Amino acid sequence: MILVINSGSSSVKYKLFDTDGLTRLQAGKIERIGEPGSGVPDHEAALAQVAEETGMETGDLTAVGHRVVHGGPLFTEPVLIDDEVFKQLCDITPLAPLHNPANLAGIEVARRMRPDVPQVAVFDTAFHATMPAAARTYAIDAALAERYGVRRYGFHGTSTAYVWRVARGLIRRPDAKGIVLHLGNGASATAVHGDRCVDTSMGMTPLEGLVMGTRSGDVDPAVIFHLIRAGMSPDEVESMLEHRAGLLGLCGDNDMRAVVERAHAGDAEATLAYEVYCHRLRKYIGAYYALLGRVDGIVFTGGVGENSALVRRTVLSGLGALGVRLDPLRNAAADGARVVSTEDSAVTVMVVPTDEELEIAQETSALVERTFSG
Ligand SMILES: Nc1ncnc2c1ncn2[C@@H]1O[C@H](COP(=O)(O)OP(=O)(O)O)[C@@H](O)[C@H]1O
Ligand SMILES: CC(=O)OP(=O)(O)O
Ligand SMILES: [Mg+2]
Repeated sequence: MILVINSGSSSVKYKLFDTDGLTRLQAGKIERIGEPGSGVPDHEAALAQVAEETGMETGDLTAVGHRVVHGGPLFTEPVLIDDEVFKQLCDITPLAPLHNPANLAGIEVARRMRPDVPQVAVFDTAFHATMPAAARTYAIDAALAERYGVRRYGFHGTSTAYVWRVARGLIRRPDAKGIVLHLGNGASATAVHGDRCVDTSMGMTPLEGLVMGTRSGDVDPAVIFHLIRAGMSPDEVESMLEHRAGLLGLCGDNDMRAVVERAHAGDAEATLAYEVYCHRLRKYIGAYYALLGRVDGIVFTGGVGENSALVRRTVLSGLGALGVRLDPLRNAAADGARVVSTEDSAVTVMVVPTDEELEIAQETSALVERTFSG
C-alpha cells in the first residue's frame, strides 16, 4: 500500500492506495487541529489518529508520499526524504512560514513511526519549475532578489499537472495550450503549453494572484506599508492578508456557497465579494490568452471550480469574443471530468475534479520504483 499524507496548517488529509494499480482503499481527514475543544491539540496527535485509522504503524506500506507546498529553489522534482533532505526542507521554511511547517510536522512524525518505509516529498512548486525567467522574475533590485531568494515559484502544481493531463486526454491534443483554474480555498490560474508552465498567478508564496477564500491575492505592495505606518505590525498585516481577506474579508463568508446564497438574497457585501472574485479571474484569463496566443482548453477544478456552475458562467460570460461558448446544459450537469462548452466553441471548456493525493501516489510510486528496482 502507498499512504499519501497532506498535512496542512489546520487539517491532515490522507489517502491509502493499493501499490499495484493505485486503487484507492481508504481516505480520511482530521480537521480543526489546535482549535480549542477539538480533541486534536497538534500534528503529532493528528498523525496518531491517521495511524490508528490506517494501521500505518504496522501496515504493509511500500512508501509514504507527502505533499510539501514549497520546494524552494532546490526541489523541482519529487525526492526521497533522508536526514539531509529533511534538513534542506527545514531551510526552505522562511520562504513559506505559513505552509511548510505543517508539512514538515507530518513528515517528521511519519518518519519516526515508519523509519523502515521510503518517504517521498512531492512539491506544489515542482510543475512550475519550467516557468520562463520573464514570468518568474519580480522587477526589484536583482542582487537583493538573488540574496533573499525573492522570485515567483507558483503553487497548486500537483493539482494542475493532474487535471491538465486529464484535460489533454479529453481534447486529444498532447501539445495543447490552455489555462487551468484551481479554485479551492486557495485559488490559482496557470497558463500551460503541453506540459510546461508558461505563467501562474501565485508567486513567491501562495498569497499572490486571484481572490481566495481568506487570502487577498494581488494588492499594491504599498498597501502593506500604509497599514504598517498606520500602526499595524508586519505580522498583523500578513495574518490579515492570509486569513481575514479574500471573500471572508469582503463579506464575512469564505465559503462560495454562502456568498452566492447571500448575493442572490440581495446582500450588497456578498454581491461585491462575488464580483471582485470573478473580475480578477477574468482579468487573469485575458492576460494568459495574450501570453499564449492561442487557447485550446480552459479547465476548472477545486471545490469552487468543480461545483459552481454559476462562477464558471459568470467568469466566461465576457469571453465570447475570444471564442469561448459555454453550453448551459453541460455546464449545469454534475458528473466527473467533462466538456462543458458547445461543439462549435473555439476553446474547449472542461471541468476536471482534481485528485492531488492520487497524483502524489503516482509520483511516489514512480520514484520508489526507479530508486529501488534497479
Ligand atoms: N457547490 C459548491 N458551490 C460553490 N462553492 C463550493 C461548492 N462546493 C464547495 N465549494 C467551495 O469549495 C471550497 C473548498 O475547496 P476545496 O478544493 O475542497 O478545498 P481545499 O483547498 O481545502 O482542498 C469551499 O470553501 C467552498 O467555497
Ligand atoms: C498552496 C495552496 O494555496 O494550497 P491550498 O489551496 O491547499 O491552501
Ligand atoms: Mg486545496
